[in-house]
Amino acid sequence: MSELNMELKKLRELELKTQGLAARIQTAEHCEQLDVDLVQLQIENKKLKNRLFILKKSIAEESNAAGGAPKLKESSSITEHLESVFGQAIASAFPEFRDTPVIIAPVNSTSAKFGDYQCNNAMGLSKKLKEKGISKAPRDIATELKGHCPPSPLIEKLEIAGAGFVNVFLSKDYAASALSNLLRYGVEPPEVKKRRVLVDFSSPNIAKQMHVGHLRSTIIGESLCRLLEFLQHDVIRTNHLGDWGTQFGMLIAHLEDRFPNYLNESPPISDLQLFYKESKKRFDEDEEFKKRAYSRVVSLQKGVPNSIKAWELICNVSRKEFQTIYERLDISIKERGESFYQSRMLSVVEYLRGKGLLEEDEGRKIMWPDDTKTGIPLTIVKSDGGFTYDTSDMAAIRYRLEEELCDWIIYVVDAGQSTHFNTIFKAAERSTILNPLTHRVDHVQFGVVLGEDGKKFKTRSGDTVKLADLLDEGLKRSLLQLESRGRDKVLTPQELKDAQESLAYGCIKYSDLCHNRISDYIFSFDKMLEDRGNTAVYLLYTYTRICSIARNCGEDFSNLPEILKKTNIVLAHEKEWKLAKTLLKLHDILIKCSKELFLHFLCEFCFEVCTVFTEFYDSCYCIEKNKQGDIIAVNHSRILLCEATAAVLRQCFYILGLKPVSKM
Ligand SMILES: NC(=[NH2+])NCCC[C@H](N)C(=O)O
Repeated sequence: MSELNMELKKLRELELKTQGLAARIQTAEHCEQLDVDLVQLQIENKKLKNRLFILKKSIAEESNAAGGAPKLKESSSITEHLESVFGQAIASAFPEFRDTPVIIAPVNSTSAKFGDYQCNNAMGLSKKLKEKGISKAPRDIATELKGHCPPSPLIEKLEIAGAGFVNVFLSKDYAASALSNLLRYGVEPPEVKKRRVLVDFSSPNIAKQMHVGHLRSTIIGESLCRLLEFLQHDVIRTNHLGDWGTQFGMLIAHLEDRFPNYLNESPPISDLQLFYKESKKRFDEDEEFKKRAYSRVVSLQKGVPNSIKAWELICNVSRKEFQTIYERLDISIKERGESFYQSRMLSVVEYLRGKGLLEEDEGRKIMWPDDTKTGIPLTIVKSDGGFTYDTSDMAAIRYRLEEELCDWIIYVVDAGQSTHFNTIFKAAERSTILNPLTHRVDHVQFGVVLGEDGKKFKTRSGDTVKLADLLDEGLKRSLLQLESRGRDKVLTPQELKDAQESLAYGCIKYSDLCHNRISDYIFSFDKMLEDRGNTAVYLLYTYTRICSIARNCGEDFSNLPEILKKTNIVLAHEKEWKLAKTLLKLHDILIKCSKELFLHFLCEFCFEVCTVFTEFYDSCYCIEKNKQGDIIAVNHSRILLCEATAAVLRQCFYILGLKPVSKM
């Protein structure tokens, strides 16, 4: 118990520190020159908040362990909580089936009489009993399960229905207190087992166009990182840049000819793709040049300083282009390109050779993914002794699992590469680099981007679309959208610019994330800028509207903990109750997204929150006005519900990369 006291003391100190920081941030927000300090403070504050959260949890766990009924964790999701309740019920009513997976499903019926969630295990248990010669009707089993459920603060009542369902009615007291906590402490993540996860995303290639496929990888990858970080995983964001390979021989040779002074003066290459084309042409037509290009590949791999310098100069041209895209879209990622693995490619080849896994094949060294030797083998060493994309991915997976000590790797790469990744995963397992019992690897694949004509996404003249141009087009279109609603007349120039960027980048990201990523998707500015339906525009508008309710109610709602001392959240009206239950699904959704690595579930959830909120707002007054338009009554509990909705949406928007603005 003394340990608990110490923790409590630490907790109080942290809480004070956090409050102090929050106050400093508030005052700092008014002075621009404090920008750097402010960012530093915000980072500190975030760290402290996380620490606080972890401490609070361990204290809660300790007090549970110290005695009393097994408390179900505040921050676990409703589904997981019910799984543990019914898991305990199954274990005590039918001990021989204690390992049966618990089946909990949300009830989608609009009729309140079916409750909110359902346990569907009785039918399966009845079958299992029958196999053992015991005949028991599912309804009777359901009744027994009901009798064995431990008491839970989440459950108002349980009812048996139909063939043998146990319907769960959530408790309003629980919901009201969960929402108060949400307002008091902010949206907290659900409990999950922490992992060290590397997300390999974006990964464009030097001297080649960063295309819409890379854009998809960038958008999906960034959001997955944000989701996993919110769930408190240790996330490593990695840009597996295509910065190595034989094409650099001809690029270096061409650089030497075009800019002989390159060692002293940075070459003004404005169009690297053109430069690439020129060098390729010479490579194909000029034997002398070709020879020199090959020799430059060798000197680059050996690390000859001049070649390294030339290679760096070329990489920097692309790097700058990529960086402007990342900045515009708010992407943070750390570069660890293919070149990083040069020495590790040498050693992985030795490693595979040592295990007897390499085979000769017409001068190449190949490796089969498994002992059946079917499918497509990896080419580990080419006949000229060079390495391939396969070699670098084998070296990279080994580095990530053995040196970076990740236990989860996610590759966000187009569906066209699924054979490649399946083969890499199998080969890594065969060579005991990967242990499927402790490591998880996922290829998060996605379909291609199509134009509005349903064909491959191209410009009108048939060229590939440059990403910078695409983002510019988005800015133009969203400005038109705002102007068409007369917003340019109401907003200040800065507000208009913020709204324009939020809309443009928000809709490009959201229209990508809101579809099942595996299918191809049609890129259409007209569709994504619609203000109805499941679009970023609709969500951002609704959010702005929700925020303005508290702002315009004539009272100060900025200090929520203070207000919560005087106001209880009331969930009496059917629509209040529906909104509360919708908001409390957040943890379930986040867990589902992270298990299956699909973000469209989160988009659908945001859309549901917005539509359910609108239903609530249409039938429950938050502010009452008289005929003259003066406020005569403010319903505090309902304003708190508005604020809780805004908080939930804000968290989801952050994960989805949407930047809400206060006016739009
Ligand atoms: N580890 C990896 N192979 N990551 C993905 C790399 C994607 C590759 N640079 C491409 O553009 O297709």
